[in-house]
Amino acid sequence: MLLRFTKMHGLGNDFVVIDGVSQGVTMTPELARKLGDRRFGIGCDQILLVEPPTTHDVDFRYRIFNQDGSEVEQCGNGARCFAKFVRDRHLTGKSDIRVETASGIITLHVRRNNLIEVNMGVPVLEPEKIPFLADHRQTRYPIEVLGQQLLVGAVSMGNPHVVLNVESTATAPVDTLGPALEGHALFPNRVNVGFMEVLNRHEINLRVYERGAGETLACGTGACAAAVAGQLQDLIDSTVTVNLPGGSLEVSWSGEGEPVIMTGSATTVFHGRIRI
Ligand SMILES: N[C@@H](CCC[C@H](N)C(=O)O)C(=O)O
Repeated sequence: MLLRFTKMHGLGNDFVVIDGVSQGVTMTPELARKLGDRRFGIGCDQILLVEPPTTHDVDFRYRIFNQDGSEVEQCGNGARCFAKFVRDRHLTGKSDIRVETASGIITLHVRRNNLIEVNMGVPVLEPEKIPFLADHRQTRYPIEVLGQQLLVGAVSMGNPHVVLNVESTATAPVDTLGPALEGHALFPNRVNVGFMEVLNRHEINLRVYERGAGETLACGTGACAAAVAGQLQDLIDSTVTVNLPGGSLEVSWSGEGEPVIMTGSATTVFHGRIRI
């Protein structure tokens, strides 16, 4: 079978996006790994599969697979690319789109300037729901990794994140602490690892070592998790610019019980077909 796909990115976090509405696709971990392989396949950080909805009150179902084949709950940069994809491919004409993900329904708004605003939902802070093995909720948790005692924030944006405060993202030990924390025994489903440098109350730098993909040029849910973790420590205000290696996002959070709003761009690179 020849599978039609579109290569897209959100600030360099790159995706193979597949229209599963007008072509039949059965995604498996093996197929996701093949598509994601940068040498033997197309190459991407995540594979996004757009499907018809399974309930009446949403427009689409959107599934996310990491490069390592694991299916995951949420992807912020992917959500913006999903919105651009369904409009560009004429799967919808709406500028407000509701979509089912594995972690619930999110809503997206495509602005006139083509930036996409995503309501990423209410962050989850209870350890057992992240999931994170801790006795009780704290702003920062002590954790031992590679012989060091660290303090980390823990947040779920549908998918699990830890956030470390660092002096400088340029020198942060992303390559060593990233994989060590990703597979840490206290995170039963593994975890995405953010390294946050607070520049001032309105701006942070961030690098993210993603679960199932390694360090990426940007992580949308990571940006949201860092904004939440930074605000809970009273280091930043409710709206921040998050500078990632691939570009910047704006993230707003009005506090406990409120949803996180993320705004940024989405870019199409090319369309193709691959025999599977
Ligand atoms: N790149 C994404 C997150 C993709 C999923 C993540 N690696 C996970 O395993 O949870 C984003 O932009 O949010």
